[in-house]
Amino acid sequence: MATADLSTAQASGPVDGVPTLDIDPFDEAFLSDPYGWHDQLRDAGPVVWLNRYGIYAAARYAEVSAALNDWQNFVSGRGVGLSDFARETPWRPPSLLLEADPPLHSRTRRIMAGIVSLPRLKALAPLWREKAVELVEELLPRGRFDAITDLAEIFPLRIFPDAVGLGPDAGEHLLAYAAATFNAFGPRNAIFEDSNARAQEAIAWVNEACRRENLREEGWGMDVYRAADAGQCTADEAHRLVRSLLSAGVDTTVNGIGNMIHAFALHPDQWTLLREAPALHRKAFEEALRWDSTVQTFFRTTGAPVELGGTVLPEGVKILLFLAAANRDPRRWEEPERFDINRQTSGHVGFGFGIHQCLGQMVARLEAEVMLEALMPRIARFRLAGAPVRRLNNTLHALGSLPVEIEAV
Ligand code: HEM
Ligand SMILES: C=Cc1ccc(C(=O)O)cc1
Repeated sequence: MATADLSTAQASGPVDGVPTLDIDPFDEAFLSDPYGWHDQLRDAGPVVWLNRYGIYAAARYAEVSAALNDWQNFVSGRGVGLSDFARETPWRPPSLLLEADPPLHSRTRRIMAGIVSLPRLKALAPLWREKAVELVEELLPRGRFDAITDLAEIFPLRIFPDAVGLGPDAGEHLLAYAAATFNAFGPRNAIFEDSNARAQEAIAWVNEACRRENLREEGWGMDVYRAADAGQCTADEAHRLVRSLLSAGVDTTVNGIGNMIHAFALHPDQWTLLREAPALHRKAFEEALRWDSTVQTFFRTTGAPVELGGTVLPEGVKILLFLAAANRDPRRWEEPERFDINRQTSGHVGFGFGIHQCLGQMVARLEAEVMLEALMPRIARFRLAGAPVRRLNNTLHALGSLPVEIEAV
């Protein structure tokens, strides 16, 4: 990003006393093993300056949670990626949820919370349970499969597009679109350029799919347009709100489920523990999200001079919040490196925190719940059957492949 695009405060470097680091959190080495770098970020100080991009960063739980909870001073309306919308044109019309501040955000969040609601989810649960069992029974006879390409990428795509009211061919478009969306929160590096080039067709497809005439009557998407008919938003806002569901609703759960199975393959004792106490399955998913956070980072922009971790940050600067590092901060968690499904995980920031906390967290939890309920009684153990392959992304911790061998029950 040219210096001209940076705020004067940002361009002039950090305020006095802030430790500076040359770590690049968006280079391949970091993205391949972020946990290896987090200690340096946390130990350097509560707030640090990353020279590579001229940004502040926070990786400790106290500062990350404080910033997420302070939407007035750490705003989302100037973008939750590296790009400051007050200075640069967004790559797409901004999200009316993720990239909006109150009062606009309050109105759009109320509309969407009424649609992606617990009663609506409960009504879908029997169908989602059936689809999870169906997929697991398809995979069991193989004895060996890829937990990403055969399971984690398949299950959400069998139930989520349908819930939104899309046609059956949504899958590959949604994955390509989401990859580009999550890469776009980072710098315009090779990872972004590559996925953006491959996503052009998917971007066009998603924009078409969100149009009222392409949505089925009984899906969440049409509920948004019915909110527009009721005067709660405009038709254009409805289109963008449906787009939010497609942007956030697939790649996140694909990798939430994929990372969870990876955690159990690496810790077979925890899978045995879960099978002995199936009621722990909701805690297990939360612990998987804490231990290996699918969404690793998000930015905020300071809306005014604000104190964080003993530093007064000037207005108009970007700060990168390391959610995944906060979720493994030894200042907050006992033995944070330990994957422990009995752990008290409340307060983890895997779904964010505060007014922007994940709108779809109950959707994600239900998907993980029904998948675990289908797996627990039928699989005694997951064994790695080959090296997992990382799928690098500027925001998501994702696997492209996770070959597993299973001991069926
Ligand atoms: C394991 C799965 C998921 C994870 C880890 C996840 C993570 C997150 C995080 C960290 C945020 C906060 C962003 C911020 O503070 O700037 C967020 C917000 C959001 N998520 Fe999720 N998410 C998941 C699944 C979903 C699903 C399934 C949907 C859709 C049904 C969804 C829709 C959204 C939306 C619309 C927002 C913006 C909310 C707002 O700004 O008010 N997410 N998610
Ligand atoms: C957590 C990711 C996320 C991505 C996109 C959107 C959106 O486009 O509203 C929301 C959340």
